[in-house]
Amino acid sequence: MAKIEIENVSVSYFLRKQGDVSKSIERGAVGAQILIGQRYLEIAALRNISLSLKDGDRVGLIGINGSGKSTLLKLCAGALAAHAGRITIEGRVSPQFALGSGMKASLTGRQNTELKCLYMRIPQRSIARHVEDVKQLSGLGGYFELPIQAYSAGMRSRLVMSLLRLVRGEILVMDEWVNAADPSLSAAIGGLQAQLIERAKILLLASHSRRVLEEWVETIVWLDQGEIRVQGKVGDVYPEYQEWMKQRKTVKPSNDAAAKPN
Ligand SMILES: Nc1ncnc2c1ncn2[C@@H]1O[C@H](COP(=O)(O)OP(=O)(O)OP(=O)(O)O)[C@@H](O)[C@H]1O
Repeated sequence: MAKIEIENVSVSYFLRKQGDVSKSIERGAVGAQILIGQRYLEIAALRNISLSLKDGDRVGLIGINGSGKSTLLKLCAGALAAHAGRITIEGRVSPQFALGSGMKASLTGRQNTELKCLYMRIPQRSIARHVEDVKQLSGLGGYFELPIQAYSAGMRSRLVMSLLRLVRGEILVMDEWVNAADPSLSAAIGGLQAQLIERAKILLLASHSRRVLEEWVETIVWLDQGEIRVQGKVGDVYPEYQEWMKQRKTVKPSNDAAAKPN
């Protein structure tokens, strides 16, 4: 039995104030509210969120840039603490969004994968097998034994995507759909993602893609400036979201930006 119970949770990021920002900070089209304190700026990324997920729930997160989707995923993965409210998680969480984080440029693909195994608490006796799996899926061949600072951008993303092999758990927390540039890898990764989703007891998936959401989730939570704006069935909420997006004013370039260079 898996569950996530979020009760009146708020999360803020604090930044040290530099100079007199009180006049220069204006409300933009994206992002959470910025509150100006005496010494710190507070970005109110999640405000008073309550959400209850149980076995069998397949939930999508939508919202414009900076609306709080990743923050909510991190919270559910235990990577962030709530500043207010309460969160209870029962079951093992697999945070797929964090796969590429913490990689060390001076270590080889193999060493980085071994570290990931330890971080993901894979039992010592099965690490060698998992590392071989990742190597095979990545198609990196000899490059797997070189420091990743020698990788091209595409090679790096191959390694990161192949780390999906290590993901397991009852609660699957995913950010944007992984899309490999190489179609053969894309197919393999897509297949793996589908398997993981089918096995998961709870899925929480942030995506901007209607196709992905319609395929994998049943309900949607629409976040706006860190608050839940609407929650309901994909077929009801997504069209409302699209209509809202259309109604929002398009950001016009300022005269300066539109001016031709001399
Ligand atoms: N490490 C951080 N430090 C300070 N502010 C942060 C940090 N991470 C996120 N924020 C702020 O928190 C708010 C929510 O960000 P978050 O990344 O959760 O949004 P998102 O909905 O996932 O956005 P996107 O669709 O652009 O990925 C934004 O206003 C962002 O500027």
